[in-house]
Order: sequence, then structure tokens, then C-alpha cells
Amino acid sequence: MDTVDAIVIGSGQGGVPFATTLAEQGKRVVLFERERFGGNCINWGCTPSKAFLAAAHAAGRASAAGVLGVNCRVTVDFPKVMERVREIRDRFARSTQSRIEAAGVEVVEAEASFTGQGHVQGGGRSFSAPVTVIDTGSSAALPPIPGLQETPYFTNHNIWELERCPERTLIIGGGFIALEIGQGLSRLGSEVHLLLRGNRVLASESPRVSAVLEEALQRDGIVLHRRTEAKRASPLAGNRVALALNNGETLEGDALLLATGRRPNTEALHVDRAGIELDERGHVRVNDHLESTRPGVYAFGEAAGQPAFTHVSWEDHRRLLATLAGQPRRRDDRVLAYAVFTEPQVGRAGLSPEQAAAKGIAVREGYMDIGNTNRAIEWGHGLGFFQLTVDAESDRIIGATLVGYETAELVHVLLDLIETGATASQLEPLQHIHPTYGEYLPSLAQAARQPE
Ligand SMILES: Cc1cc2nc3c(=O)[nH]c(=O)nc-3n(C[C@H](O)[C@H](O)[C@H](O)COP(=O)(O)OP(=O)(O)OC[C@H]3O[C@@H](n4cnc5c(N)ncnc54)[C@H](O)[C@@H]3O)c2cc1C
Ligand SMILES: NC(=O)c1ccc[n+]([C@@H]2O[C@H](COP(=O)([O-])OP(=O)(O)OC[C@H]3O[C@@H](n4cnc5c(N)ncnc54)[C@H](O)[C@@H]3O)[C@@H](O)[C@H]2O)c1
Repeated sequence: MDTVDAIVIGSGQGGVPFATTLAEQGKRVVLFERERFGGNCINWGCTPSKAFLAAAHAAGRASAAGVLGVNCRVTVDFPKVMERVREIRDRFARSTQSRIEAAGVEVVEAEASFTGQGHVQGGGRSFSAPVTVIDTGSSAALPPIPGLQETPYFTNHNIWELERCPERTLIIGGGFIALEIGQGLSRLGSEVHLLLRGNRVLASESPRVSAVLEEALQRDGIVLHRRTEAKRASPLAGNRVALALNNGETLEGDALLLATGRRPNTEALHVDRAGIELDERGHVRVNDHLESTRPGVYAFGEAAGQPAFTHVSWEDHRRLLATLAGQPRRRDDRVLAYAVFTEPQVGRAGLSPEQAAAKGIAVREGYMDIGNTNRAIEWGHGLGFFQLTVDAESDRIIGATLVGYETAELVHVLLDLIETGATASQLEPLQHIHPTYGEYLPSLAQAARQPE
């Protein structure tokens, strides 16, 4: 058993900068990784999905350019698309490994687990440290469908190995992954069917977000099956699949993608041996400062049940470094922002009106149908809206939902205004560049003005 200054389990989006920062300060740091360097985001999440969507949206935009008078015949070299996706993923994973090694972090390429004494072991090595960080992320949660284990299926983990575009893809789920990968496959030539357990896509967002996305997905030719559950999965010849549905129908496809949420990677850790508690969903139970029920053992990112976004895990590493340095930071001390990278995109920051209502905050709303604006008409973008949530009492901007072209970029304006405590009255007189989508943000603040 070896004593070091810090142990990090998992080379995810928070674990790597946490380990390298301490190592660069001269600390002895050991990092365990059981699979590929860079975790979910680089290998099976953000990086491959966004490289894939770059190709898909290029195809989608070219196919839709007829409204501009530009007629394109799109042919997709699917193997080349996927080769590029994997090359970018592999490049990012290699550069993560180089970064870890250059910082002087000791790497153990093995699965880590706790011993009864609270030490961490793996790959025939055993360590103890005053600070241990669990950054083990999550994996796809599989729906309990009879026959699934005998049926070939994809998750976000293996879909990037596809060599041929499936003629017909069945996707279970209507959340982030189903929408991004589903729209991507559709734009690259697959007939995509989304099986929604409920009545709408992105059910965690306001219904008007779902309505715009559903319209966009249907324009792409995606078939939505509402209130539809698979009762049995079966393999067919040639790696094809059949799903028996709750409405009595059977749907056959060339590929099945499961996109039904996540489960934390905490089983293999045997945390119970070290007196570290998990919550009912398997996340490491942490306090406001990301410390587990065992002093000196911390968890962040998805393993700790933080919102499942890369920038949240990354921010968690800064939160923990600051906490260890005696500064007052909490696990939720930033405004949550995120985006769905469909077309149109969904850019979100802070509270939706529904979330504000659930917290008992009285709000005013600003709303604009962005499809009718000059910019959208000039560019031929028909779909989208901008929405602003303003605290009725303080006039502060507390949330925004932007659905439209590249709104994942634009929403940062509002994120920064929320973070800095700006009011709608401060946004309203600002001057933005013409002709941009950004120039409608002051008008959005005006739309949220208190009726005189
Ligand atoms: C398809 C998809 C697309 C996504 N797109 C985006 C996006 O565009 N933007 C965004 O912000 N987020 C996105 N996400 C979410 C984002 O990828 C995750 O929230 C983020 O990677 C979580 O980081 P983490 O630090 O919690 O863990 P991870 O990045 O998952 O890292 C955990 C690491 O721990 C390792 N590990 C697990 N158990 C052990 C063990 N016992 N011993 C040793 N090593 C272990 C794993 O192998 C892994 O490398 C996407 C996710 C998916 C699935
Ligand atoms: N752009 C991004 O930042 C991005 C992209 C992809 C994923 N992510 C993160 O990863 C998380 C996981 O993505 P996801 O799409 O797997 O989860 P999700 O929570 O977004 O969606 C899960 C979907 O599966 C459905 N579902 C759940 N259990 C089911 C069952 N048993 N049968 C049928 N349907 C079922 C839900 O109704 C929902 O539609 C996201 O919540 C997000 O935080 C982020």
C-alpha cells in the first residue's frame, strides 16, 4: 500500500483537470481509469455526437436549401462520416492521456474499488490518500424489455462503431440522446422511428419547446410513436430487430438504439466497504461541498448526481479545488445552462416559467416567435421562439429558452446576464448588431415589461 496526496477515480471531465492541477502543484496524484481516457464526453458522448451532427446538419441544410433557390442532391458517404467521428474521438482521447502524463499524474489503467480500510485498489496496486475523488460518470440505463438481452441493440457507447447507415432505425426514448442521434441518423439517410413513452419529446422542457422540435423532426421525416412502449424485443435475421408494442403492432428495424436515461457507475467501487453511502438511484451521497459520508472522500459529476453535462462536471473540479482551499463554494452555485444540438437548437439557461412556478417565484415572461423575424425570413429558417423569464418582484432575468438557429451560442448572452444579476430593464435599451438573431434580445426584454 502506497500513500499519495490524492486519488482520482475516473478520467472524466472533472477528474482530469482536478488531477492535473494538483500534480502541477507538485502533489503526488494517482488516477485510475478502467476504459478510455477522457470519459463519456470524449469517447461516447459530446465529441462523437457533435462530430456526427456536423455531418448530419450539413446534409440537412443542403437538403433544405431548395427554399433559397439552391437545389442540392445530397449523397452521404456514411463510412467516411463515421471514420471522421472516430478519428476525432481518438485524437481527443490521446491528447487527454498526454495531458495527464505531462502533468506527472501516475496512471493506473484498471478498475478501482474501495477496501474495508478505505484504501483504493486496482490493477494490483493499493493506495491511501487524504483526498479521494470519485468521478466515475454514468452508463446507459437499459429499459426492462423482455427479450432485450437476446436482441442486438446500440447505446451511446457502441453506436459510433456503425459502418453502414441503417435503413430503418428504431429509437426508444425522446430525450437528448434520442433527439440528437435520431435527427442525425435521419439526415444521413435512415428512416427513424422514435418510441415515446409519454406524449411529447423533451418532456423535461416547456411544452412549446417540444412542439417546435416535433415539427422539425417530422419535417425531417422522423416518425413519432406517442405513448408507445416495447413489450418484447426479438432478434431477426441479419442483425435486424423486432419490437412488439403495447398497441398490438410490431415494428421491425435494421438497428435499435436505447436512449432511456443513465445510471451512475458506482457498482464496481464497492463503496459500502468504506462506509460511503449511495442514494436510492446509486449516486454517491454528497453534501453541499461534494463530500461523501466518508470524510476525505469526495464525488462529483454524474457519479454524484450532478446535472449530466460536461461543463457541470468540469465546474465541479473547480468547486472542489476551491473548497479544499477553504473557499465557500457549493455544488449548485452556478446557473444551470445547457443545449440540445438538434436543428433548431434549444439553448437553455436558468429557470423556465414552470420551474420558477414550482419554486413559488412570481414571474413575467417575454416571448417572441422567431420564425417571423426578418433574420429568419432572410435565412429561410421558419421555426423557433425566444422566451425570457423575469422575476416579477426584482425585475431580474432568471431564465431563458431560445429555440432556433445556433441558439446554443446565443443563450450565453442571457446566461451571463443571469449570472451577473442583470435586470430586464438593463437589457431592454442595449444596442445589438443588425441583422442578427441577437438583436431581438432587447426586444424580448421589452416584451417582458410590466404592463403600464
Ligand atoms: C451521447 C451523449 C452526448 C452528450 N453530449 C453532451 C453535450 O453535448 N454537452 C454536454 O455538456 N454534455 C453532454 N453529454 C453528457 C456528458 O458526456 C457527461 O455529463 C459527462 O461526460 C459526465 O462527466 P463525468 O465527469 O461525470 O464522467 P465521465 O466523463 O463519464 O467519466 C467517468 C470515467 O470514469 C471511468 N470509470 C468508471 N468507473 C470506474 C472505476 N471503478 N475505476 C476506474 N475508472 C472508472 C469511466 O471509464 C469514465 O472514463 C452527453 C452524453 C451522451 C451520452
Ligand atoms: N446536448 C447535451 O448536452 C446532451 C446530449 C446528450 C445527453 N446529454 C445528457 O445525458 C443525459 C441522458 O440522456 P438521455 O437521452 O439518455 O436521457 P433523457 O433523460 O434526456 O431522456 C430519456 C428518455 O427516455 C425515456 N425513458 C426512460 N425510461 C424509459 C423506459 N423504460 N421505456 C421507454 N422510455 C423510457 C424518457 O421518457 C425520456 O424520453 C441527458 O439528460 C443529458 O443531461 C446531454
